[in-house]
Amino acid sequence: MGKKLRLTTAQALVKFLNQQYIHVDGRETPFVEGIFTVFGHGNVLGIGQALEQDAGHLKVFQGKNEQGMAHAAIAYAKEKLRQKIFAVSTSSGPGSANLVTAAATALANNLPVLFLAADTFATRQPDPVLQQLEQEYSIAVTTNDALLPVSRYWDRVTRPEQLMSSLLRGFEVLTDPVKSGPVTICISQDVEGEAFDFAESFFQKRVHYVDRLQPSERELEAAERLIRSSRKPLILVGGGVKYSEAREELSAFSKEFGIPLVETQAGKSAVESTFANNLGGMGITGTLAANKAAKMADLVIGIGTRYTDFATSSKTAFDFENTKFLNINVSRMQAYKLDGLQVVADAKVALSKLHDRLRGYISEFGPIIPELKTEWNTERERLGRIEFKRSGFAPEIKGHFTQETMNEYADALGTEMAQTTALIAINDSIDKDSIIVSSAGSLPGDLQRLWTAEVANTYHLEYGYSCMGYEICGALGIKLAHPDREVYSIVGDGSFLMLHSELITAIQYDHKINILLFDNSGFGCINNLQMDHGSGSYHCEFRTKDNRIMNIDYAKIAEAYGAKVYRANTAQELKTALEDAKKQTTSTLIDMKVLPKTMTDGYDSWWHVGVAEVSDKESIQRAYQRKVEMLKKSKPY
Ligand SMILES: Cc1ncc(C[n+]2csc(CCOP(=O)(O)OP(=O)(O)O)c2C)c(N)n1
Ligand SMILES: O=C1C[C@@H](O)[C@H](O)[C@@H](O)C1=O
Ligand SMILES: [Mg+2]
Repeated sequence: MGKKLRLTTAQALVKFLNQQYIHVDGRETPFVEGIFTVFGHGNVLGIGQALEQDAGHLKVFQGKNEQGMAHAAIAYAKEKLRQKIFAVSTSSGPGSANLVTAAATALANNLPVLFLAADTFATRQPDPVLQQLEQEYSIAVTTNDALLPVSRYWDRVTRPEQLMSSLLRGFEVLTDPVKSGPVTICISQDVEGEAFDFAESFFQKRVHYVDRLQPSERELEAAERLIRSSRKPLILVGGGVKYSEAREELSAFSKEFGIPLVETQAGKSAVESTFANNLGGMGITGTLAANKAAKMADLVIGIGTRYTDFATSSKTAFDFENTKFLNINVSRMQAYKLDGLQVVADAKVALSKLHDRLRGYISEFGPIIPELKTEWNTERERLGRIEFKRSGFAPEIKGHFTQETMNEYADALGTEMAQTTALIAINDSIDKDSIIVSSAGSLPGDLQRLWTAEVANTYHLEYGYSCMGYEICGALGIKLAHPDREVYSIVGDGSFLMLHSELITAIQYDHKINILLFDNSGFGCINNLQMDHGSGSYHCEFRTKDNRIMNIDYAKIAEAYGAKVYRANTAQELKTALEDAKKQTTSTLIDMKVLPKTMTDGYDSWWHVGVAEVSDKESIQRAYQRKVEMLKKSKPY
């Protein structure tokens, strides 16, 4: 049966990772770029030994927190359009438990990442080994079972030879645009070091071909008919457009047929914001332009989108009585959404084939598109010039805080800067090809509305899971994918506190990231949510026991790690800091104190959240009634 190579399981694993290639549009490239590790007793002597002996082309990085390094890996794969990945190696027990949040983040976003989670002993000899859980109902259960529901593919390797079938199954999933997501392979810690005579053929170069999924003639005919019968079609641009690299086809299609584009968080910057037909983000965190266009549309062409509640304003964004849906998606499951006509195909191919068939068609949106765009640009300009006043100030989020409380914040944080003003100043100052990243809090909403991405693929939002802590760790992954570009992490104080571990990794390995920290001393957006729904301000502001607003010197924290830091509490200070930060070779952090309630509010949108049906507060009862009324107007499924 051919030549054998005597290797440990971990050595075989590393050798295999070095031989995986992906083939897309005639380009063939190595698929696994490297591996992040936090070593513990579960992996240091197995995978650690194998990497030390011969890592091959794999770049090895020491992470600081398993979730953090996994976020970096996920962000890397997203930037590489799922055509290159990092693996992540953890120890058993708490090390792998720390992966659960990151695995869910990858799963929600359909992003490939290989998790190599060490497991308890296959022999069970040192039972229980340190960090092993003991369940009375089963000795077979380990912490790694918690990764099963958050993995696209999950396996447990308890004998060396199982590695072969496990990896082949795993790489099929990692390289499939439809199934793409986290692949978790748990390897018993004793098995990592056990030797086996592996067939040499297993380590031959293996190419994973990703062919573009073609639409059928039937699908194209039906789609053509539907578009031709529509007067005002609208294209909802999802993340699938980016992965399909369909920017040119989409712009040409939109331009020729006069069809406006609106974007999801994942789809934003697939086509640059300055494109004449691009009306920007749609839905709960969308622009007025996009949300108005959505109401006018009689056909929504969803391309590479999952139609989440944010993109659809909890199924109230469209005129569901009269609007039809046409869904172009590689995933049949996604193409079924909202009872749409399904074109189960790659976006780039489907758009170019439909383009040929639709010649002569023109939508009736015509001058409405520039009108909506101009109206929104005027609003955006206003939001960029918000000035705080000590009396009579009406912030964007109205009716929550009194002027007295706003003044208290201004004094406690030593600032008068509004969040929208700061964000637009940043947008105006940084290089156009820089990449920004964010994921949770009030900033994603502001960004989806206000950020002008003049260069395609420069907007990186993790909003499938909206996981606090992704912002900074993700920035490292983006920098690894684009070492020649500036990367800016746009992050709230709450998210910074949740997780910023890989800032240290970025500093350690000289991969410069820039952190733009918006400190409003609290979980601002959740405070808005509770107060919008009739509750008081309850445990969302960062106040001490004696009710003082906390003012934390975040710059000092980052400085201690070795970052170059700035404090900026006016738009001018911010611009000066940004200019200086560009000149630095090390990572930077700009600590901005911003006033609460100065983020953007909703624009013709509604979010369905759980509200107490009975309560002792009239304001909550009113909020519940509002919800009941809104639900009457929403599509029920
Ligand atoms: C890991 C995680 N835990 C909890 C949440 C729920 N959550 C969403 S936003 C938020 C507060 C964010 O605060 P901050 O980062 O300061 O942003 P702000 O809203 O103040 O701009 C919380 C707790 C989440 N998205 N992710
Ligand atoms: O609950 C949430 C509210 C959203 O506004 C926020 O961006 C998100 O992070 C979240 O979890
Ligand atoms: Mg905050």
